[in-house]
Amino acid sequence: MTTSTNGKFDRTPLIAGNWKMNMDHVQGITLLQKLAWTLSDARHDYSRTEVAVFPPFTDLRGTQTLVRGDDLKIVYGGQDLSQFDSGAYTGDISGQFLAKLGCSYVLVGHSERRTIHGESDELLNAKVKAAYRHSLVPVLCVGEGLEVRQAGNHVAHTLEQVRADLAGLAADDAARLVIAYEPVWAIGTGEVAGPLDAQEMCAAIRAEIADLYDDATAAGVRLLYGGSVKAANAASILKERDVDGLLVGGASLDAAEFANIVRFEHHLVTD
Ligand SMILES: O=C(CO)COP(=O)(O)O
Repeated sequence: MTTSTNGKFDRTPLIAGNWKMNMDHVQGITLLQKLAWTLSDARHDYSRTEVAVFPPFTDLRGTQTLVRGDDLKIVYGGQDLSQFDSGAYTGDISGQFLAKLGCSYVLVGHSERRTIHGESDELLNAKVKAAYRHSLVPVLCVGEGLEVRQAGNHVAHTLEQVRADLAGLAADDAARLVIAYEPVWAIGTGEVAGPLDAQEMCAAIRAEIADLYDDATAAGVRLLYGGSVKAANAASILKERDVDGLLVGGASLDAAEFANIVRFEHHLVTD
């Protein structure tokens, strides 16, 4: 388990930016440079809050070069990976290639992959395992659509995804996992789940991990919230006990806004 020096946090908070299909490799470098400068000006302490970006595949080589060249503390990952390691899989990207480009993380099962690309839990389970084969930490995305939420089945639905996507995963791998709760109805809609919604789900996921494995494993897993996060709502969500970080879409494309989210601690009201 990672430990944090932050007051409420037992785990080092992770603020992650998912650029989705935005930013070509030239724009991506400019954005990353701006983010690094802004955080450096603000003397951001990366050991207190980890910062990750998920650029498109075509930006990853440039990202690696910049991170290495400037010795940046920002870490990065791919937005998806193949369940296979190599072979005749046109258009797919192996976890091995991501690892070679210095990726630490990989998104698995983002709702846009589940819906637009029809990715099943069986496939996502294979992708989670592929990530670990290449020493990448999966950021497994789970969450319900609007109809499921309105029917009140959101917790059962999301836990079902967690169980299916983690089936057969060893406890020491599970302990390093990151799970992002991203209610589909809150993604890109401006509709943000309330802090208590985020806490309810993150607590349920942690309890499920404890059931599947044990308390120590559950205590190590970092749980993020994603869906219309902005600097203005970040701190209130992160105040919740089981929320260990944020997965940010649109707002991560603006270096100043994203840096403000990363610096959420400065907006935390200490009580
Ligand atoms: O899908 C998301 C991050 O993976 C959330 O996107 P938005 O922050 O744009 O709502």
